[in-house]
This record gives sequence, C-alpha cells and structure tokens, in this order.
Amino acid sequence: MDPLLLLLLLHGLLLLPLAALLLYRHSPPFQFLCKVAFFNCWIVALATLLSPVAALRGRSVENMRLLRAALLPLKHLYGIRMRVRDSELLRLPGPFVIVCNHQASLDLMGMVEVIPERCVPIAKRELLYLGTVGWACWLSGIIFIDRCRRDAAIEVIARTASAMRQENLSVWVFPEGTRNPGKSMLPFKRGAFHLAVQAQVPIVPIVISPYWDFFSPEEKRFTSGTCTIRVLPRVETLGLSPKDVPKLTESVRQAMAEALAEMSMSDHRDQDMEQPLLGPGEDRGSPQGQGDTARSRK
Ligand SMILES: CCCCCCCCCCCCCCC(=O)SCCNC(=O)CCNC(=O)[C@H](O)C(C)(C)COP(=O)(O)OP(=O)(O)OC[C@H]1O[C@@H](n2cnc3c(N)ncnc32)[C@H](O)[C@@H]1OP(=O)(O)O
Ligand SMILES: CCCCCCCC/C=C\CCCCCCCC(=O)OC[C@@H](O)COP(=O)(O)O
Repeated sequence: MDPLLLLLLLHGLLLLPLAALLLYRHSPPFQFLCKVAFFNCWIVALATLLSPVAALRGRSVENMRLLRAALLPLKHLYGIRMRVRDSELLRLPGPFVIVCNHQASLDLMGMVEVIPERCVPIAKRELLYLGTVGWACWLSGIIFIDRCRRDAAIEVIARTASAMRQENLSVWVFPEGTRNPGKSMLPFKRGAFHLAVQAQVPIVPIVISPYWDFFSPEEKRFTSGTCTIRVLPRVETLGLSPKDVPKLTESVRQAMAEALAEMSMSDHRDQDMEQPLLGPGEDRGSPQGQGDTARSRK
C-alpha cells in the first residue's frame, strides 16, 4: 500500500475517537444515544460475565445479590444521586408484595437500591429470550409471565403465592404492566393484588420520582440528576378475598398517585449532584442548561 495513503488512514483512525469524544461532549443527542447504548451494553456484559458464576448455584433467589451488585455501579457511572425515603418500612418479618411505578428501564437502578433480600421481580416473558440477560434473570429466580395469555399468567401468580409462603419469598411487581413515561400512572393490573391476597401477605408500595430533570427520550437528554425513592406504609391483606381486589387495587394506586404528584412538585435542581464517571453531566454553570430543565418540567 502507498505509505502516504497508510499515513492518512492512520491519522483518520486516530481522529475518529477524538471526533467521537468531541461530539459526546458537545452534542446532547449523541451523548444520550451513547449513554443508553452503554446502559444496555453494561447489562449484557455483566449478565454474560456473571451467568456462569450464578449457574454454579443453579436457579436461586440468592443470585439476585449478584444481579443487584452488577447494577448498583450504574448510578455512579451516570451521576444519578439516589435518595431513599422511609426505607425502614421495608423491614418486615415475613414476605410481602412490592408494587412500584414503571417509567423506563432506568427503574432497574432504583429497584436495586431498595430491593430487599429474598425478593424477585415479575417480568414479561420476552426478557427470557435476551440471550445471557434472560439466562441471568432465570438463574436469579425472576418470575416470567406471558402478558398475552391471561390464564397462564394467573396460573404463574397462583404458584408464586404458594412459593411466597413456603420459601419466605417477596415479589416485586410493576402493576402498570408496561413502561409509562407519562406524568401520571396507568391503571393498575390486578395480578399483584390477587397475589398478595392469595398469599395473605402485605403490600408495600414504592414510588420512584419522575426522571424529567435528567432523562428524556423525547428531548434526547440524559444528564446527571437526583432520583427519590419513597417507600409508603404497608397495606395489610389479611382476611381479604378476591372480591376485595378491585377496591384494594384502587386504594393502593391512589396512595401512590398522590405520592408521585407530591414528588413531581419538589425541585431537585438545587441539590448536590454526583459527577458522572461517564463524562459531562448537567451544565450547572450555564443559565441555558437551567432554563432547559425548568422548561421541560412544565
Ligand atoms: C447482570 C445483569 C442482568 C440484569 C438483567 C436485568 C434485570 C431485569 C429484571 C427486572 C425485570 C423488570 C421487568 C418489568 C416488566 O417486565 S413489567 C411487565 C410485566 N409485569 C406485569 O405485567 C405486571 C403483572 N401483570 C398482571 O399482574 C396482570 O394482572 C396479568 C396477570 C398479566 C393479567 O393482565 P390483564 O389481563 O391485562 O389485566 P387485569 O389485571 O386487568 O386482569 C383482568 C382480569 O383478570 C383478573 N386477574 C388478574 N390476575 C389475576 C389472578 N392472579 N388471579 C385471579 N384473577 C386475576 C382481574 O381481576 C381481572 O378480572 P376482573 O376485572 O377483576 O373481573
Ligand atoms: C440471542 C439474543 C441476544 C439479544 C441481545 C439482547 C440485547 C439486550 C440489551 C439490553 C437488555 C436490557 C434489558 C433491560 C430490561 C429492563 C426491564 C424493563 O424495563 O423491561 C421492560 C418491561 O418492563 C416492560 O416492557 P414494555 O414497556 O411493555 O415494552
């Protein structure tokens, strides 16, 4: 090959990372894409690394510890400060059902912040087919439901209710049943509430504050920020029967909606942000940066 051409090619190769770095620092949409891609790559990479270790133990809720440890560093990488309020309400003697609002995949960061020992989430069946991610989830005892086959899902929930009592297992459910970046919560699916009633265990609602301050797929914005996770007082189900489920569902949703509305009003902007390890976070020095944040919250 012509040495001059080779030299040019080498220069080009060296300039490419530099150009990407510059773009990352100065283009919020490019930064957003990189950060979302990194989030997914992190999950795939850690699932690939940890699945063989988890496989040594076999399918067990104990593997949730590995999964949790794999996801906990993400908040530091992204500069997301997690504040947990009333976490002592999660210290219960027996098993319980956690119900939590579901905004985006980022909820995993909030989930691992507070998920108690011996607690598994209920997930859509599709996650099982995500290669090593599905394998890691299965090995951690995550419960899969097919949302398109109600009877089969109800059957899984009935088996889970027995397991909860027999194995002292708590379960984490996103009762909206799908991700909802909207400002209020979707109507709740009733499976989590049937589960709690069948197992005769308490329900602990958890509300994760909106991500608007630092994460918006529409605006392609992903900066550092603060996320508040609030644990609400438990709701007992002892003595309740299936006929009580609709009312129970509504009352829990109401309590969570009120907490979410309250959390949406509080301003996180003036709080200490953690500097993201993945490079520039919120530009707190610039009035434009603050204006954008304020505008997006309206
Ligand atoms: C190393 C790194 C690796 C990291 C890997 C990453 C980790 C990932 C882990 C995290 C996973 C998080 C994943 C989150 C999700 O996947 S969310 C999506 C799945 N979750 C849900 O869907 C929520 C649970 N869904 C339900 O509970 C639904 O109720 C369902 C059972 C599926 C039925 O849904 P549907 O039919 O759409 O609606 P309804 O709820 O309105 O119910 C209709 C009627 O059926 C009655 N019903 C419901 N459940 C039961 C039941 N268990 N027993 C008896 N009857 C039931 C319900 O009462 C309705 O009837 P009525 O109207 O009351 O007469
Ligand atoms: C051999 C196949 C290889 C496939 C490689 C797959 C790559 C996958 C990349 C990243 C995996 C990240 C998984 C994160 C899971 C986050 C949990 C989540 O948020 O699930 C969404 C679910 O609650 C509701 O789904 P919908 O809103 O109804 O949709």
